[in-house]
This record gives sequence, structure tokens and C-alpha cells, in this order.
Amino acid sequence: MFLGFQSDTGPLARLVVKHVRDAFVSEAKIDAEWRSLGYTARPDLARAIDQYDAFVAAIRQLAPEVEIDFLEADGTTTLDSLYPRDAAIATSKGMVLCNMGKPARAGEPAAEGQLFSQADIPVCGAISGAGHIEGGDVAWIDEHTLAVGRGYRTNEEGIRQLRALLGDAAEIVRVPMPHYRGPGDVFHLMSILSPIDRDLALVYSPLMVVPFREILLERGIGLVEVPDEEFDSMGCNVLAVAPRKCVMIDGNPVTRRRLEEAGCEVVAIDGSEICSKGAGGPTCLTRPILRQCEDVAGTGTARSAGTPQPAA
Ligand SMILES: NC(=O)NCCC[C@H](N)C(=O)O
Repeated sequence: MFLGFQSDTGPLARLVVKHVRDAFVSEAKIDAEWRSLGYTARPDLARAIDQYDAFVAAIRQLAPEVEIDFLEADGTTTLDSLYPRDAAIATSKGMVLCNMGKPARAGEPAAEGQLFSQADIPVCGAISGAGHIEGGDVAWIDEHTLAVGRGYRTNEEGIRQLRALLGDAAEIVRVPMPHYRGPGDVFHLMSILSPIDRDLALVYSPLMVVPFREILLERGIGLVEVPDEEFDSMGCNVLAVAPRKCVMIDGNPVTRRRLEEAGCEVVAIDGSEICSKGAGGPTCLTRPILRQCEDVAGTGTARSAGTPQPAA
């Protein structure tokens, strides 16, 4: 049986990112877009570049062999393209291109699709028409189970199309999301859930529906709770680079201590320009493409999107 890359916690072998230099592009572009996109303050480009370089270094510190594909600057996307997780979903059948719930982000899936095609990363389909889904609403909780948040960015039609695309490759668990701060806010499933290992997830339970929390517990996933005072500082948005090896935003000391007590190695980055102002944490900054397999025979081979699944 394989964990495969239908995982949000296996050792990262390959990922797609967009350097902030190529997402923010220029001072003029920042000036033109930050308010209308809902950023809390104007990002400082020079500081953002330094922070982004440190973020990539943190990933490489925990996963020295990781292969990183960088999206290029393009004329069809906004500052929000800094957060490539949201534009695609990784599955054993190939990548699924999303259809963004935030209209200003409409150009991002095609831009990622172009990179996938240049880099020979298979794409198995796209969400389209009235269907909306964003990758931040989607998380693997085991190799066959995909949790999908049904909120303001992801609708029923998007989930229906995703189900049809995946067929028996995955069971989709639909997770109703609360209204919380309303449609203008950035509030994804991964705002309240970060998978950390096969048996561990970081959660913010006050905004999680009971049936989903129970599903996590029934599947043997232990929960590390983010305290109230660290929710707005994105304490709950933590990237697992490998099982129990993670990158988080600094300024969340209680969450960090709880993760370390659960056996995690944690690298914290300064996210004041690249995370806080645009409301996207380390998981949002990355689109994992390939995570190394775990298999009971111990061959430990990695498979790319679209590689046929061995029989369980
Ligand atoms: N998965 C995520 O939570 N992504 C963060 C996206 C932030 C971006 N400013 C947005 O509004 O979509």
C-alpha cells in the first residue's frame, strides 16, 4: 500500500512556487492592486523579496533534495499569484486546475497549467463554468480521502465536478465552512487545518464543524490546537515539508511549542510582507506536486502526478 502523493504530509519531492519578485513585479503593480485585492496594508517589495528568499531557504533546510519549479511573471495574474496552492489540486490522476472563487484570481489556473505543460506535469482536468474551487479549501487527510471545504471560495458545483474527475481515486469529504467574517475575507479549509503527519494535524477547532473534527479523530489523527490569540496571525497555516517537519510564520509561540511537544521540527519565517498582508501562509505559498511515497515494502520511490497507482 502506498501513501503516494495523495498526501499533504509525505516528504516533499517537487513543488511549484512563484517568487514574490515575479508575483508582485513592480512598485506600480503593488500600488495598483493591493487595495482592491483586500490586502491589509501595502507590501514592501524589497522586504518581501528578502522574506521570500528566506522562505525558500527554510524549505530547502528541511528538504535539501526538493525540486522547485518557479512560475514566471505574466500579464494575466495579480499579486495573489504569490499563493499558487489555490489554483490547482494534486491527485494520483494528475493535477486538477481550479476555477477560482475570487474573480480577480481567474487567470491563475491557466498560468499554472502552462507551467505544468512545459514541465511535463500531467493535468487530468479542470473545474469550469459555474463550478468554483480553490486549492486552499482542499486537503488530503489520508491517501484516499480528500477533505474539501464548502465555503465562499468553493461551491457545490465545484465539488460535484471534482468528484466526477476523481472517480474512485478519492473519497471526497465535504466540510461545511462557517460564514465567519463573510465573503470578502480569506477563509479556506486550510485556514483551520494543516496536515502535519499521517497521524497529526494542526487545527483551529472553534471554526471547525463537529462531524469533520470527529472524522479526523476517528481516523486516528491527533489534533494540535491553535490558541485563539494565534489564529489571526496564521498560526494554523503550517506547511509540512515532510512528516513532522514544518515551516510556520513566526510570532506564534504557543502553536510552535505545541508542535514541538508533538515531536515536530519547526522552522519559523518572518511573513510580515509575504503572508500577513495578503493573508496567505506557508501552505498557500506552495503548490506541492510530488511527495515521496511511503510503502510497506520500503522501496520509498516517488511518483509524479499521473503515474499509475500500484494496487493497494
Ligand atoms: N490558501 C490560502 O489561504 N490562500 C491565501 C490567498 C490569499 C489571497 N490574498 C486571496 O485573497 O485569495
